[in-house]
Amino acid sequence: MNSTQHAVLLVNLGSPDEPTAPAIARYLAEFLGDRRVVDIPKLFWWPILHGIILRTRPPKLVEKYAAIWQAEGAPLKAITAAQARALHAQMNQEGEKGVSVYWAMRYQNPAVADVLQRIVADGFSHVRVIPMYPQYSMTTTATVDDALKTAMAQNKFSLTYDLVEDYHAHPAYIEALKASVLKHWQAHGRPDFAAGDVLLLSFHGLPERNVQRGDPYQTQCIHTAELLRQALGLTENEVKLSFQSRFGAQKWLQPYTQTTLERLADKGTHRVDVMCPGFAADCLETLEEVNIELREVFMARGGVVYHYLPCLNTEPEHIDLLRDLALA
Ligand SMILES: C=CC1=C(C)c2cc3[nH]c(cc4nc(cc5[nH]c(cc1n2)c(C)c5CCC(=O)O)C(CCC(=O)O)=C4C)c(C)c3C=C
Ligand SMILES: [Fe+2]
Ligand SMILES: [Fe+2]
Repeated sequence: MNSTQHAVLLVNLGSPDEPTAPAIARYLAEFLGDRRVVDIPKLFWWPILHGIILRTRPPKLVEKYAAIWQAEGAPLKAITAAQARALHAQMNQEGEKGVSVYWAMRYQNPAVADVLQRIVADGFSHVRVIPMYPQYSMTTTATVDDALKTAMAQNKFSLTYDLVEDYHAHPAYIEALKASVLKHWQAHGRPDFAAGDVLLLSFHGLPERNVQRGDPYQTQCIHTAELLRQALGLTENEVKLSFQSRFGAQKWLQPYTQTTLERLADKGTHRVDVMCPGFAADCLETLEEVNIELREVFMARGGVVYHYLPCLNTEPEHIDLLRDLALA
């Protein structure tokens, strides 16, 4: 019986089960059908989602997912699994035995309800949940809480949980981001900031309307960026913040990453180092959008050097941070 021991659950957004149009449609139907993600009355949104988006978007995404697919599946899932293994190993060293680390995806598989079932079957009575979103948003973090509550109510699990709301300003998070930048510069050389090179921090976007309704996401992104800039000892001209992955017709948070890269290239910026601090693991939005599509945008516009810095993934400093979050 493990009832006095600790279970930790890492939850990230989720990916399609396979890079095919039907699997992508199932994924988008679940994700974009969540009222927290798209807050438009069902009467209006359902015909658009099922009549237009789920017919037109999956075929376009097949090629993009195929370009980044790994032997173990979608990168987001493969990396989350590896993070759970690394955290488990780190937390079961001498003197800390008995911490079990699980992982789940908010949309598609492995589903939160199924993993909770396993946690209960393994004898745990409490689980600490870490949504893998450094910055809180009602469209991400809050949906993890929804999934936990729904699963608990439907299955009558005798399990309690607590949830890490955000870690956008956690010193170990800022330290891990800083270490990642320094490691990159050690391997590839430091940008020539005096000549106008830039470190661009690109966060996933959000409709402006969500922020107007009180979502703290934008404020937390700005705070993270500022703390990292200070930790690196850089000036405000050397570090820029932008928002990527816009979806749909609404106005999203600005400046957009694409516009920022175009403006930088137009200004004659030679090199840009792009990092995505809001993503705990590499995924479609980083490996494809940032590392492939946006690279092409910058280079086609006259940029010369484009570096993409990988997400924190299984970096030791990231696992140290997760350990802090698991124990706090
Ligand atoms: C209204 C739509 C969307 C909101 C709001 C949104 C917020 C949001 N998303 C992430 C993290 C990820 N999003 C990913 C993919 C993705 N996001 C949307 C839409 C919204 N996101 C779509 C439609 C997709 C699928 C791809 C596409 O169609 O363009 C992913 C990657 C998933 C993968 O399989 O690799 C992540 C991660 C955050 C952090 C966030 C709010 C701040
Ligand atoms: Fe998204
Ligand atoms: Fe803050």
